[in-house]
Amino acid sequence: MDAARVGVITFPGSLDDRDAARAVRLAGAQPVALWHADHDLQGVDAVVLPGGFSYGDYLRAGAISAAAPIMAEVKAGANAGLPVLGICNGFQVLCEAHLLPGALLRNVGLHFVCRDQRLRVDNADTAWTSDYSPGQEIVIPVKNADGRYTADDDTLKALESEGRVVARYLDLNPNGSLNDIAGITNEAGNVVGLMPHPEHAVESLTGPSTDGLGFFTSIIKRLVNA
Ligand SMILES: NC(=O)CC[C@H](N)C(=O)O
Repeated sequence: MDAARVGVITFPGSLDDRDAARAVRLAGAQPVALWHADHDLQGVDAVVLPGGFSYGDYLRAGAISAAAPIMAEVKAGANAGLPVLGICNGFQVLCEAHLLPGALLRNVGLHFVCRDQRLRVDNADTAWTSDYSPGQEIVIPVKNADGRYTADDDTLKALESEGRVVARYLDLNPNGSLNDIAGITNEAGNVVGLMPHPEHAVESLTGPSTDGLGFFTSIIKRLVNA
């Protein structure tokens, strides 16, 4: 089979699109550059919304990007089962686009927090986490100002009872996220939002570990076996 094609969307102000594309390539797939103003996904097999400060984080982080032309295609695709991963600012966009529930608020300390973070992968059944084992502990960087996951009580209960918390912060919670939530998935398990950055932990030369590569190898195995 030809290499899986994974789209990486660049919005004005995206920061980590090149690292995401590099992670896709290292994992064995072909990255496809997509632009926020595009009206089609070029037939990609999966989509990554990268980190950064899309549209300068104006209004709220991710709010303007959620209305970008390409997001109409991402929404239609996600609702039809297309695997979508939102990393940090991408997670913020997915919440603003209502592809994931809840919201990401300003960190409790009101500071931008940048450090290597220990996480536990609590759900290894999603399209993006199947290469991990349930409960696996990993270390990848976290770097954001608006990372405090919040949701109303009913949503939180549903996320917990349905096992939709994908990853949790271990040690110190960096931002005050409810239930130490670092990442969640939608009901179908094809859309995942993650606040820390797996694409910055794919090579030992430049990252704190290679623990992040699993998000990208997971999706590629899923696509190849589909
Ligand atoms: N690293 C990022 O993607 C930053 C996300 C976001 N703009 C924030 O500061 O919260």
